[in-house]
Amino acid sequence: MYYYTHGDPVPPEAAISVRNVYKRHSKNAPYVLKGINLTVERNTIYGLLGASGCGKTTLLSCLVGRHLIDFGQIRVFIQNKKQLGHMPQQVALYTEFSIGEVVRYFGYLYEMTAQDIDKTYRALSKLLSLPEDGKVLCGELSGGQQRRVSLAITLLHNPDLLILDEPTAGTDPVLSSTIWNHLLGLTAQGKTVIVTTHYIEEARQADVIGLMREGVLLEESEPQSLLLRYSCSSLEEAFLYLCFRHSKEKAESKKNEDPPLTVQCSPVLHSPLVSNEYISWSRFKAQLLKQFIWIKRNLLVMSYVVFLPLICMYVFNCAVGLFPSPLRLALINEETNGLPPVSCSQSVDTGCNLTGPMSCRYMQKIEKIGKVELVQFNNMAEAREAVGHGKLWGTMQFTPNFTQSFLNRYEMGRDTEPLDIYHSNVYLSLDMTVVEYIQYVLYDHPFHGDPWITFLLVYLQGICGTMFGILICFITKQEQLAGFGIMAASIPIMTLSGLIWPVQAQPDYLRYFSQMLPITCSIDAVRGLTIRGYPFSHPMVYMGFVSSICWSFVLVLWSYIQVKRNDGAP
Ligand SMILES: Nc1ncnc2c1ncn2[C@@H]1O[C@H](COP(=O)(O)OP(=O)(O)OP(=O)(O)O)[C@@H](O)[C@H]1O
Repeated sequence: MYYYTHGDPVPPEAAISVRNVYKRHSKNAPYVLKGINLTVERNTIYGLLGASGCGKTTLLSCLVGRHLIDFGQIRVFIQNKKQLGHMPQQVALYTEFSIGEVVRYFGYLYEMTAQDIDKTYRALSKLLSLPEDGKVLCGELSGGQQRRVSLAITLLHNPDLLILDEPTAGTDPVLSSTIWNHLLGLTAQGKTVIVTTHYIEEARQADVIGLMREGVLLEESEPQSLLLRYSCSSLEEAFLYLCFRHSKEKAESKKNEDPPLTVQCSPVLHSPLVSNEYISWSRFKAQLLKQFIWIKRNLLVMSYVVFLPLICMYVFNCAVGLFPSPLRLALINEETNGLPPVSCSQSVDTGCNLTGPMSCRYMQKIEKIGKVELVQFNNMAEAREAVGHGKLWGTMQFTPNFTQSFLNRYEMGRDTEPLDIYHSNVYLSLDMTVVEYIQYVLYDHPFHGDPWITFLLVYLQGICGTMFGILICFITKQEQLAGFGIMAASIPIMTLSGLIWPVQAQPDYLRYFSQMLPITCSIDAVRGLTIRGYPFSHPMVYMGFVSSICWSFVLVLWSYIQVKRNDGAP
């Protein structure tokens, strides 16, 4: 067996070749990987060792395509993520899922059948000392058990390349030895394994080890050769020697750790797994299963998500915008031409005939609408008392000379006498305390437009809102901050977009601003569709669609840029 010195061409039998790789996590941060050169041959175990923070996880993330490198070249013999088994350092299990469910989910992602998943898991559960029935919730497992479940999932689909970040962390020596034996067995079957570990001595079983320190690969060699070369009895001793040597060299050279110009000018080659995507029915099925289990385990959150908007809509419609029905008013009709108050039980004339009091005609019209019930009172004092006791909503009063004064007013126009103006008015007063406290049960908002177009528009707005949420998550990165960010952005958007108060009532400078918000045009469009019955071809309606689509597109693009800036692969 021979080893490749830095800069050698990549031999065809290499499973992985890393050349002059530099990587930093943000623009002004120091390089975490500083000119890494590493070669992994096929059907071998490569043990990557190094102190905490030396860059092992970062290097593995670049190999699997989770991070992009700044300079250098990475070649990996597989092209498809289906051939990869990656066990990350941080376990990524859904804590509310049982072991069986989470194994099923990942198995489906890798396009396995339910039968194969169960069969393979049974074998792996024996190997890794996990419960065979898989009914325990992942959240109830210890850290070490969770890591073993994570390892089982990584091995589940029998991948060609295994990249394992500390698979033996938190396991006892017996289990750790079983895992190593299993990995050796896998290489005999043609698999390639890269494994990191903090337990340096267990790496003796690897075919080749790479020793890393401060982003630099100090040495890459067979364990036995390493011990012989430096006359050490243990790998720890050899590692210690190499660390001292590295510190000394560093102090002497005071080397600039930025990549040399030749490296900066060479083309960058990311891992081929970076942009490897595949969509399949099986993956779709896995996502459905995941959502279904999540809903099953989070019924409270789901009822909040589904029912809260319904309750809000119901309460809003009950409380705002309805005609109060039935509206009981106290009626004081003093129009009698000097006689006591009249009742209007006799039939009332119509048209231009004015033989009876006009107030009766007015009252009949109101009663015909059916929403107002008039209760006769002889005088205002009695009526006010009834209103005060909450029996009625308010009072309606006709003055004694209502008809005559109204006719005078009609005739005289602008020259009407003040007294006639006074007598020709209908005096209405409502008990506002009652209005404030009573909610109405029925509501019937008009809906004249096409319900399907309206549904589509609302759906598009839903997508737009989801994109907005995703963007905020990418910007803030922390769950709590994302929640605050979404709330902080939603309140001004909702208040300025005309959802609560019309845009037309805003000052000019705010009106222009509100037109640029993601939901303003769509709200207008929904109103146009529902209240006015506009077709899709009406500018008010199609502009709502244009706005929703453009905003969704902008938000997706923005999220993409943000992800790239966050140093992730797309
Ligand atoms: N996402 C990140 N953003 C910024 N810095 C990071 C990020 N991930 C890692 N680092 C930094 O990069 C350096 C290397 O981290 P890395 O996780 O690769 O080390 P490691 O060798 O795997 O350590 P350990 O063995 O403790 O897991 C550390 O200094 C760490 O702080």
